[in-house]
Amino acid sequence: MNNVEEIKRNDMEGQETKKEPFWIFGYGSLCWNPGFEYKQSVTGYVKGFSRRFWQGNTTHRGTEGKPGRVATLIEDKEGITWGKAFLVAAENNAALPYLSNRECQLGGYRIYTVNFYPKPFLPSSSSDKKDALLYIAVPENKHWLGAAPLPEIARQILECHGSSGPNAEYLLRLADFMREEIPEALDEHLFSLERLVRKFAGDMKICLRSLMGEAQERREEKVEATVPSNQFASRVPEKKLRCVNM
Ligand SMILES: N[C@@H](CCC(=O)N[C@@H](CS)C(=O)NCC(=O)O)C(=O)O
Repeated sequence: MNNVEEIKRNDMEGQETKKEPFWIFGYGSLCWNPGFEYKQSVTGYVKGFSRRFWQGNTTHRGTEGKPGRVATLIEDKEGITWGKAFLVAAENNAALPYLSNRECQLGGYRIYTVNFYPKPFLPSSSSDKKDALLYIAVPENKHWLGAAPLPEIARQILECHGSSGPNAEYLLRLADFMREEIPEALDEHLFSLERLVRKFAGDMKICLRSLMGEAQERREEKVEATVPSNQFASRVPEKKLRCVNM
């Protein structure tokens, strides 16, 4: 793959005992659930890639018999993928082993270095590119599912569930993250899938709120009273909860 460089296993030791703070770029569940400690985070993008729900998953969001679909990046010369980068302290020796298990062992992803472009806060602010680590699932990995008609992918996402929860939660929380934190970013693939999952859930009278399961309830307790929008049943605060078939 151009403009990224894979970090081979024997170089990982060097990565895991880094002496400098380092950036990790997320474009899927890492955006809303990094799972490791970090010093700061900033939204931004990587160039030369597009996000696709073409990676199968039999652990977090699916099972061996019913694999779910999670996000990966495919090479796309004109592509830009927005997400969030996390600055990890040099003395943090836990983040990379944690991600190696979550992403590589459990998910079939590999680790690469890439240029990350922070979203400029002010026109004048320096948005110089930064080196970042990121995890990409390439077509050669054993969980790869590849392209499929969007309605087929949406139905698969709506029907699958794994140890981390419903596959639909993964999609809806990523769409939520993009809308709330990077409203200017376009991602036709992501938002088309979201629209289809919501439509099929309505057609099948599936309550997305209950589909989110306990994990979502815990998250809602932390949501401020002034939830920006009750657009999603999954975001209706507990006390006003009603199941909305959308
Ligand atoms: N590497 C991508 C995708 C990572 C990802 O979504 N990995 C999945 C599958 S291995 C995961 O960790 N899922 C945890 C969850 O679904 O909550 C990212 O930077 O966010």
